Amino acid sequence: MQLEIQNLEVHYGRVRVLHGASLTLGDKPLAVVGRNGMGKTTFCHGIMGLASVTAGTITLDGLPLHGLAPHRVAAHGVALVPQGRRLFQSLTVDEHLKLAHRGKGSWNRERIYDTFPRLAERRQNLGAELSGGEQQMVAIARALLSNPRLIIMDEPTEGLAPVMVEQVVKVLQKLVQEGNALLLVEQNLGVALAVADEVAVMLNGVFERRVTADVLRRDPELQQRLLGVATQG
Ligand SMILES: Nc1ncnc2c1ncn2[C@@H]1O[C@H](COP(=O)(O)OP(=O)(O)OP(=O)(O)O)[C@@H](O)[C@H]1O
Repeated sequence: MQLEIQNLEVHYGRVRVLHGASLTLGDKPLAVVGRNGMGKTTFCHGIMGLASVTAGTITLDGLPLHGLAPHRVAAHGVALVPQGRRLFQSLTVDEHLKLAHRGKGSWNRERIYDTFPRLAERRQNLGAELSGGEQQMVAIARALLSNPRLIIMDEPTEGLAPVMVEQVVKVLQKLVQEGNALLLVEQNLGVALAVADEVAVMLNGVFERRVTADVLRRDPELQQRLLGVATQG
């Protein structure tokens, strides 16, 4: 899998939010970090066809994705786990998974329940009855069931209790070990460093810097400078 994004621009009305964002991604997991409002969600939406791209190119293994409708981008093998999870309140876990299953590949409900034992226990519970962490597991499972070539996750640990953050991190690490291509948007630098090999820093609608997780992990001063936060310990 090779995703290449060049000089991406996205406007909301007359306001330009992405100012020529460029990024390449192969099979190694990459995290996108940056302070609030820098354009991370807009970047995800631009790739998925959910925000209209006014300039620049996006290709997946050489095939252009820019200008395609979201369902066409999904059909090319890109899955988004959206910020805020977006489950149906009145559908059960099992119903969510049934709806999401498509495409050829090894992800089916059985494999999901093996990977997420908690979801197997909660399979008859409604979306509204799940904890934030369980909802996030369903949102991730739903993306996997489309058997994607690339998964984009927008702040999967946002608003979760620390114990649930740890569980989500374990799931993401497992997905990476199994060879799934992952673009992870994260405000939580500890999570980004625990999952990704490299980190791209978004500042005011462009990628300002790309560093290896190792370099960033060992340099609290750089963390502070790029993000205004430092990981603890
Ligand atoms: N639908 C929209 N219409 C107009 N402006 C928007 C829209 N969505 C986002 N914006 C603006 O675009 C900018 C970038 O927002 P975006 O959500 O992409 O940032 P972000 O880095 O993901 O931030 P956060 O971490 O807070 O979600 C912000 O100034 C935001 O207010």
